[in-house]
Amino acid sequence: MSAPDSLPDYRTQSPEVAARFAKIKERPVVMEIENLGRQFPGEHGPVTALRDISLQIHRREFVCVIGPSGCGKSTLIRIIAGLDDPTSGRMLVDGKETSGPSPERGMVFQGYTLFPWLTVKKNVMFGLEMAGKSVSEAEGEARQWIDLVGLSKSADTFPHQLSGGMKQRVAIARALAPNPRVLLMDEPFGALDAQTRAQMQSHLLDIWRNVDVTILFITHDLDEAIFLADRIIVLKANPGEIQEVIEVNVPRPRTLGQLQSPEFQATRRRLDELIHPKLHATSEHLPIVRLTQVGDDVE
Ligand SMILES: Nc1ncnc2c1ncn2[C@@H]1O[C@H](COP(=O)(O)OP(=O)(O)OP(=O)(O)O)[C@@H](O)[C@H]1O
Repeated sequence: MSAPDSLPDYRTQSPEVAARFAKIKERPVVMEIENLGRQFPGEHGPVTALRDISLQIHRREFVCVIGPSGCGKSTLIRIIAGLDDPTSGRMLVDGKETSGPSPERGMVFQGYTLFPWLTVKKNVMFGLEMAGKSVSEAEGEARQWIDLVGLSKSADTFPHQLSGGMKQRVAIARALAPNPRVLLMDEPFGALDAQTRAQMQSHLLDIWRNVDVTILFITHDLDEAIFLADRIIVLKANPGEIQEVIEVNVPRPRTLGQLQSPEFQATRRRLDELIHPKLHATSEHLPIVRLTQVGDDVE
């Protein structure tokens, strides 16, 4: 690994990466967010969870949103999913203003949200049948999605028989089955152990390569954001605003070996500066609440 001082500027792009971004920008805009704001009533007056968020996401782009706790990540994805309304601004998908949830926006949450009484196959078929497809049509399509996420052998098992990673693969298959334009993912791997999480990240990139879908992915994890994203939207808190948009200069296809590359480390350092600027200062000022007896010290 390079010494931190020898890291390149996180904005420097190789010709290959620059060409990739030029291509992305030529693609149509799938999702557009215009001056979005959300206020909540608070004890001491209104809380501005989001202020003036504007963003354009191109077809098949992979965008991660990251930021400190309370910066409005969940509020943003809930509004985009149509589960909450903004207090100002608007959102368009394929140029049309959205209101409320719609099959064009699929969602995967951190908690396991599969129907426990349905098999893997029936879980994936659910949205297709709701959309009016016949059972045989839904079954045929569900099989393809189950194959895509590598669960062909588990199609007839129930969620409780699956590991956490497998459940999230089913959740991804279920969200993708109705062919959404945008896949919204709210910390989908947050409850997984580190090894499964790394496997799922690679797996998600494989799926994304093979499906015409645009992904908006929320995470707390800096490495996860760099590993997955084309662009990272960094939010700040109080009020929740866009602090910086980073075009990730790590080439694709991404591999775990790149985690130590100078480009990866340079982006990581920048994210750290943006997200944890006062970490040390804050910890120095934490109040000390002693719950052990005097003299019972561990050091
Ligand atoms: N229903 C609500 N009523 C009042 N305030 C809310 C509500 N939902 C969110 N907020 C406030 O809006 C701000 C943003 O919250 P939000 O949960 O979107 O942040 P977040 O970035 O997802 O946080 P975390 O990373 O901790 O989950 C916070 O100050 C929060 O207290």
